[in-house]
Amino acid sequence: MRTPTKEEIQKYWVNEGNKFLLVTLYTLGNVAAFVYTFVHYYHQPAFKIAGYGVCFARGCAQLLKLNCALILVPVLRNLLSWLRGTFLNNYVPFDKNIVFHKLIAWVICFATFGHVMAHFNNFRIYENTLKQTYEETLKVPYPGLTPIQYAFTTLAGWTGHVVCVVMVLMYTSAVESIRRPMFEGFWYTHHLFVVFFGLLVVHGLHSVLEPTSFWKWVIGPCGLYIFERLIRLLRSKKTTMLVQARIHPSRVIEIRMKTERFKYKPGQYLFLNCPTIAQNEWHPFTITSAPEEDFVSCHINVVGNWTGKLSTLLNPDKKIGIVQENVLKSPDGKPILRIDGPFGAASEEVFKFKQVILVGAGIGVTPFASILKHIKYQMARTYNTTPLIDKVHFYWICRDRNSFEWFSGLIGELEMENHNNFLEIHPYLTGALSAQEIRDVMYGDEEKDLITGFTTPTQFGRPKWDEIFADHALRYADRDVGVFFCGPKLLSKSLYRASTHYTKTTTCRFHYNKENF
Ligand SMILES: Cc1cc2nc3c(=O)[nH]c(=O)nc-3n(C[C@H](O)[C@H](O)[C@H](O)COP(=O)(O)OP(=O)(O)OC[C@H]3O[C@@H](n4cnc5c(N)ncnc54)[C@H](O)[C@@H]3O)c2cc1C
Ligand code: HEM
Repeated sequence: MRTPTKEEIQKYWVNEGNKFLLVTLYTLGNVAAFVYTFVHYYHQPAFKIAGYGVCFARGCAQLLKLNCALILVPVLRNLLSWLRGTFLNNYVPFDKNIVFHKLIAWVICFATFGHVMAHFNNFRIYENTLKQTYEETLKVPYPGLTPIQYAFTTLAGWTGHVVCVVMVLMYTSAVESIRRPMFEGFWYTHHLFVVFFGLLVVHGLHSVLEPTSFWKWVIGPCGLYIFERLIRLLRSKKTTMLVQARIHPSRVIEIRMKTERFKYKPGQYLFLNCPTIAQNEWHPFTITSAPEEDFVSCHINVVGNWTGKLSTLLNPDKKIGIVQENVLKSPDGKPILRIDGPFGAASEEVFKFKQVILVGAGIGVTPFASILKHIKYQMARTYNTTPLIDKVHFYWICRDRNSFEWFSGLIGELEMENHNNFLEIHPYLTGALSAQEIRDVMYGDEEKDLITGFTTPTQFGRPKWDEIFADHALRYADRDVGVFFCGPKLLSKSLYRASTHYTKTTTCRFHYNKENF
């Protein structure tokens, strides 16, 4: 195998560099923690009795301490949102927080398995060790227990088993195939993490080998997590007014709200709670208004239980258009809505680039609405000065014609104003048209596209990413282009592949960023 050239490494670094750096540091940290503890116990008296079993059990315990300290960090949303604004954003892939959370969780799972297996082996050895040898070596009284008694009657034994049961519940409910269809079940079961941490704090209290130190590792992250929850609680107390609720076609509700002290950046998201529907359920939605506007808006696709109930609450008569105005309380007297946020997301990074490709599929168009509005306001303000972004290529992919209505007003306006031709719009319709729609398209007014109302014609079918990227690579040779996607996972994979492929094979550097709902 040949060594990669400097240029190849640089190209690889564009999309993988930060992830590579983080995973390397994380792996080295884990290897160091395990090896250090393993070698340490190799030189301890306990090794004379239990041999490598004790080294392995303690090495895995050290991995557990390190990873339990780390696992909360990627879910500290407020901390991460704040860190995004610092220099660390150049080195840490903050958008991969949940992937990292899962990676740590799986390391915890494997370390637990190793730890438990090693201890069962040790219990068997302790049972067969002579009382005198045990007491002389370890300088503690010989417990004289059978492996089963070690496993279930000692503090470490029973807490360890309960932790394993808790983990089985947490892990099985967290796998994608269960989490997606049963999100609430996952959410409540996941909060068993409190029991998980609580039991691990007491797990090693009676250890004969060394005083327990688990609490020292997790006290910091747990403190930060409690602080995070307090911030969420305080924020949820703020009064929020529903200024307007508008029902769009294709089951989308646009809500405009006003709340106290709410500063956000384009591309960020918030959590919404409706106490009438569920007191403790918070759902994430991207902010679709721009910071310059005097309201905060979200576009909500009605897909399931909570969004369905919200739709019924706001629109009992199933009308289209404006259905609510200036509402503070639900009919049951509870606040109509509560907001927590804002939180940082991948789309925030758009303003790092002068040339950007935005790809919004279905409701995934929401982050770009805020970004495009913000650019519009900025352009109006800095008309003759340096623009925020030189060129935006906006690919808007919808399955049905109605979905274009969500933001057609905004995009149409931007298309008309289009200072310095900064915006290129590429609407794509991937679903089939009805017979009437086909007639409209064939015999309609040629000035404006009949599907979207824009001057740019709608293309039918899926975008041909290879042709599109090859074209952009030529146009932006030697430059950095930000590619931002929000939508389904499958499409994300094609875009990621195109971004890395054309970065590798041309002189243009496509920086890929994605958000999945
Ligand atoms: C960062 C982010 C931004 C989002 N922005 C938008 C947006 O602008 N517009 C929009 O229509 N949708 C958005 N979503 C998706 C939206 O949160 C879900 O569609 C909504 O929570 C569904 O709830 P439900 O009970 O009606 O549906 P369910 O049928 O219960 O859930 C449908 C799917 O939504 C997800 N989901 C459900 N509840 C939650 C929750 N409490 N927290 C996180 N995910 C959940 C799960 O993946 C689930 O499979 C966003 C999601 C995320 C993570
Ligand atoms: C012992 C192991 C684990 C612990 C202690 C743990 C802990 C947590 C905590 C504290 C949260 C944040 C809850 C909140 O404040 O909102 C969280 C969120 C989450 N966890 Fe875990 N977790 C563990 C394992 C896993 C596993 C195995 C998976 C998936 C395979 C997983 C996936 C998730 C996801 C998807 C979220 C939601 C994050 C978000 O949307 O904000 N976790 N976890």
